Amino acid sequence: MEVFGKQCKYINEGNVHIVLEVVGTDYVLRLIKQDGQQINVNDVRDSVNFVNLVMIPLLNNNFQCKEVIVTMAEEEASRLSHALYHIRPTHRHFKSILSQYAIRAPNLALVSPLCETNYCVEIKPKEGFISKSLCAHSKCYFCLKQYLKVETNKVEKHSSYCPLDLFSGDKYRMRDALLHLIENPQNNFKLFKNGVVIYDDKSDLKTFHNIIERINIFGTTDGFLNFIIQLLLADDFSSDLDLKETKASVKYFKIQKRNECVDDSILTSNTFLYKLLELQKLGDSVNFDVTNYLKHEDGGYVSMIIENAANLNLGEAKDKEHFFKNLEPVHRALIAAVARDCSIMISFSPNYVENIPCVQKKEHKIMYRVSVTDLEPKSIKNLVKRKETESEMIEIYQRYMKQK
Ligand SMILES: O=P(O)(O)O[C@@H]1[C@@H](OP(=O)(O)O)[C@H](OP(=O)(O)O)[C@H](O)[C@H](OP(=O)(O)O)[C@H]1OP(=O)(O)O
Ligand SMILES: Nc1ncnc2c1ncn2[C@@H]1O[C@H](COP(=O)(O)OP(=O)(O)OP(=O)(O)O)[C@@H](O)[C@H]1O
Repeated sequence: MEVFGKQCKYINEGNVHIVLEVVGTDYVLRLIKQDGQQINVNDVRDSVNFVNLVMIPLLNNNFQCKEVIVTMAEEEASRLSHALYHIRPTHRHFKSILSQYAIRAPNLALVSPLCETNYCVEIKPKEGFISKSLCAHSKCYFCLKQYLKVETNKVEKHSSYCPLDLFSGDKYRMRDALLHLIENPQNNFKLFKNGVVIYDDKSDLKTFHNIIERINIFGTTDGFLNFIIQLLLADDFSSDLDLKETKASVKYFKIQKRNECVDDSILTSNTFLYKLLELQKLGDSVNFDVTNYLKHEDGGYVSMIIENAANLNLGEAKDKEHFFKNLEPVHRALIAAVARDCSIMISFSPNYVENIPCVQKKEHKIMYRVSVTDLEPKSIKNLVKRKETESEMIEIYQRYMKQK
């Protein structure tokens, strides 16, 4: 399949974007599905600016390359939509019309096209705390949503993953969270090799351990988990790191099964996960009536947020604080919604390439890159949907608890 005369390969998609690798380059095209609404170029421009000037700096990922808009002829967008149809998963077919505007973004599944073999772990961690609205149930949004997903056959089996374990900062709980993601990946965990998914919710667990052993740098799954945890707890993704081994006695440590989500994170403020959690929590302490804002459509809120960020360095604590203080409650909630639904991409390679940070594991150097994708702004309607989803899942959960 060719776009702009370049060979492209389907990588994956979500509800809003279809992502194509542009073969032989270090970038992807994020095609925008426009079913139901005409996408206008100013909205795409705002969206790209929001990612580049607000979300990436807030996550201190300043070295992450910026997104740019590209424009296709309408016929090209329509040709592409047809060419992709049979490659795409059927449950995503209900949205197939593509906008002529697309986003060119770095290919985050690769450390570098110069590496012979590139791997990438994708984690969609979801909300790492119990929001006020759910406190009464002592359950987090992800864990409660599992009841809704099972009831509506969106997933076959309840996941034992709890985002609060991943965001706990406690290495044993983080290990447990990752193991549960690997056991039942749903749409929250994937492993790529050279841009192709080699482990996801359709795979057999045994293949995962075999893949890790074959990669031949981690030894066992345990070594691999240590590597991921260390990166999630790092504060700076531009330097070399030494992989600290965890004692063998904690191998496959399992926390006792409990019915409540444990919200007692010990993350320190310099870690990447802390910064993500801080953004997710932005919307929780604010009180406003979402329906008031719905009347004005989305009212150019994205450009207002971008204006608020002008002349600030959002990677600096003081500027960040100033920025947060001046945001309207609804804008805080919208930034939080993006942070709650983004994906962390951890790419790594055993192949040495100069000027790329590495993790030293005994005699091995593992090149790495940590970045975040799916940072495009959400619509105000998503905040309304969240409230509706909460009511639905609580009802199903309460029914389930009564029957128990
Ligand atoms: O909030 P949720 O849990 O319903 O998250 C939606 C995701 O569901 P899931 O992660 O499977 O629970 C949902 O993921 P899937 O399409 O189910 O893979 C989307 O990410 C959706 O975002 P958008 O509205 O399309 O921009 C997400 O919606 P918003 O976060 O934008 O509300
Ligand atoms: N820059 C990138 N480089 C490589 N792969 C990517 C990149 N961005 C996204 N992907 C892959 O494509 C998938 C879909 O992208 P993304 O999550 O951004 O879509 P979306 O439609 O915005 O998602 P959602 O359903 O959460 O709204 C991701 O899960 C990831 O596997």
